[in-house]
Amino acid sequence: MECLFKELPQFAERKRQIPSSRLSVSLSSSQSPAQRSRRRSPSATLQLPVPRSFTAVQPSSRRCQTLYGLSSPTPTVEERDSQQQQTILRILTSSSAAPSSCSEREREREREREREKGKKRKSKLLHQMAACFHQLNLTPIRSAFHSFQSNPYPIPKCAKFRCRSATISNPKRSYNITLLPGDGIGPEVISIAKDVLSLAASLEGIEFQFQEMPVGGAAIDSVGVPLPDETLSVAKQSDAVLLGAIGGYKWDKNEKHLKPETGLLLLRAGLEVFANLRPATVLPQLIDASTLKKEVAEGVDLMVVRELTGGIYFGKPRGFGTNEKGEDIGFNTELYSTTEVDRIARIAFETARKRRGKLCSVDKANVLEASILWRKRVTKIASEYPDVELSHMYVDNAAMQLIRNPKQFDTIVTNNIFGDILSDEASMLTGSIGMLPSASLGESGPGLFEPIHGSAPDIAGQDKANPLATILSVAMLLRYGLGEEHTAKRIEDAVLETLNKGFRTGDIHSTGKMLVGCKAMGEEVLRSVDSQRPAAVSYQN
Ligand SMILES: NC(=O)c1ccc[n+]([C@@H]2O[C@H](COP(=O)([O-])OP(=O)(O)OC[C@H]3O[C@@H](n4cnc5c(N)ncnc54)[C@H](O)[C@@H]3O)[C@@H](O)[C@H]2O)c1
Ligand SMILES: CC(C)[C@H](C(=O)O)[C@@H](O)C(=O)O
Repeated sequence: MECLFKELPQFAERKRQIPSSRLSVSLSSSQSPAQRSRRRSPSATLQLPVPRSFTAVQPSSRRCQTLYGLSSPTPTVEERDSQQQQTILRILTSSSAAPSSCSEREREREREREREKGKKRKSKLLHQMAACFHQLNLTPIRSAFHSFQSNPYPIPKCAKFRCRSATISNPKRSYNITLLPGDGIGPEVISIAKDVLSLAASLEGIEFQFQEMPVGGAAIDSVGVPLPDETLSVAKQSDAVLLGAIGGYKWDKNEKHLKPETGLLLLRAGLEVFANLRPATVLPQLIDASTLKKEVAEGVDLMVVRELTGGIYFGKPRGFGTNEKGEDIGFNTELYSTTEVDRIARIAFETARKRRGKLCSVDKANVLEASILWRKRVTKIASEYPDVELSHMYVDNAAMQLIRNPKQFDTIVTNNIFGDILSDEASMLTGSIGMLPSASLGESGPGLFEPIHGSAPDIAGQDKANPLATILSVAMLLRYGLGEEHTAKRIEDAVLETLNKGFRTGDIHSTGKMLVGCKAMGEEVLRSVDSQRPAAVSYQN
C-alpha cells in the first residue's frame, strides 16, 4: 500500500479554519479528560482514521482483533487521545511501568513538574514527542510542530511527511553537517539532498544539525571571497561537508583568486581531502539513457580514484610571464611527491581489494616525469597488495578504452587532472553527469561529498537538474563519512526504486518514462526512502 505522504487534504483544510491554538495536541496537558473534551470541540470533530501502527500499541486483545481482521470498535477520540498520551509518555520516560497503572492524579502531578522545568525543556520534550509521533505514524505530527514555531531544535522539512516506517526511537546518534549549496543548480540539488538525508536518518534514529555556509560565486557576492575563513572553519569542525556546485558565467572573467573554482580548490586543500572516489555504475534502469550501445554500457561498474590535492592544480611554479620572444605565457607545473603518490595508491588498492580486485593506474609516463614517478611508486606499492591485479595505461588510451570497452575496468587510479576528465567521460556511460556522486576523503577530519557535475548555468533555476548525483553523494557521506552503512543503503535503494517506478529527469529521460523536474524527482525519492521496499538491484560504490 502506498504511504500517505502528503498531509491529508481535508485535515489541511480544517486546520486553516481552526485557530492554531486549538490545533495543538495537548499531550502533556494537565486537563482532565472532561476538560479536554470541552476544549477540543473544533479539532475533535476531525475524524482521523486510526493509523495502523497505532493499533500495534493497543492492548493485546484489540491488537489480535485487528491483526486477524476481526472488527474492533473504532476508538473514540477521547480514547485514542488518552492511548496516544500514555504511549508517548511511556516512550519518553522509558518507563517500564504500565501506563495504565498510573492514576490520572499521579500523571497530573508529573505533568505539573514537567511544566515547571521551563520553556527550553518543554521544546526539547516536544521535539522528542514529534519523533514518537513519527514512530507511531500518528496523524497529528504536523499540528504538534505547527504550534511550536519557537522550538529551537531544527525541524527537518521532511517532517511534513507521514511515514509508515516505524523504526525510529529517540535519536541515538547526532552529527553536524556543513551544507555548501554554492551556485547555479547547487542550491536546488542540495535542498533536496538535505531532505532525503534528514528523512532517511530520522528513520534510522540519527539526528543532524545542518549549518549552511557560502562558497564559490555566492560567497564572492556576499563576502567578497570564494572561500570565507568562516566557511572553512565551520566545515573543518563538522562531521561531514556536503557541497552542491560552484561557478557560473557571472564570475568567469574574475581574477583567478576571485573565481568560484578557486574557492573549491582551497576547500579541498583546506580539508586535506586527497582521495576522490567517483563511482560510475550503469544501472539497468538507465541502460536506454546511455549514448552507448546497450551491449557496451550494460554491466559497467567502475570506480575512479582521483588524486585531488596535488598535481598540476596545485604545483608550483605557476603563473603568467613573458617568453624570450616577448610573448605572454601561462604556465603550470605537474608535480607529485612519493608521499602523495603512495597514499593515493594505497587508497586505490584498498578500494580495488573491496571490489573486483583489479586496479588500472592511468598516467602519461611515456612523456611526463611526474607520471614516470607515479608509475614507479604505484608499482612499488603493489607489492603490499598481492591479491590485487595491477595494470598501467596511458591516459589517451584510457580515454578511448572507456568508450570502446568500459567493462574491462574495475578501479582506476589517476592524478588530479586526468581524474577530472576521465570521470566526466565515465559519467556518460551511466547516462548522465547528473548521476555521478563523489566522496573526497583525507587521513583525518571531515570528508567532502559532492556530485561530480558543475553548476550547470544553462539549466539553473529551471527545475531541470537531476538531483540523483547529489542524493547518491549523501549516501556516500553516510557510508564513507559517518560509517552509517544502513542509512546509505536505504537511500541508494530509494533511488533505485524511484527509477524502477519510471521517474526520469530530462537528462536521463527515454521513451515511455515519466519526465519530472528536479523537485518532483526529489519527492519521489523521499517517498521511496519512506517505503523501505527492498530494491531489485543493489547499487554498489
Ligand atoms: N564541483 C563543482 O562545483 C564543479 C564541477 C564542474 C564544473 N564546475 C563549474 O560549473 C560551471 C559550469 O561548468 P560546465 O558547464 O563545464 O559543467 P557542468 O557540469 O555544470 O554542465 C555540463 C552539462 O551537463 C549538464 N548537467 C550538469 N549537471 C546536471 C544535472 N545535475 N542534471 C542535468 N544536467 C546536468 C549541464 O546542463 C550542462 O549541459 C563552471 O563554472 C565550472 O567551473 C563546478
Ligand atoms: C570546478 C573545478 C575546479 C573542478 C575540478 O577541476 O576539480 C570540477 O571540474 C570537478 O571535477 O569537481
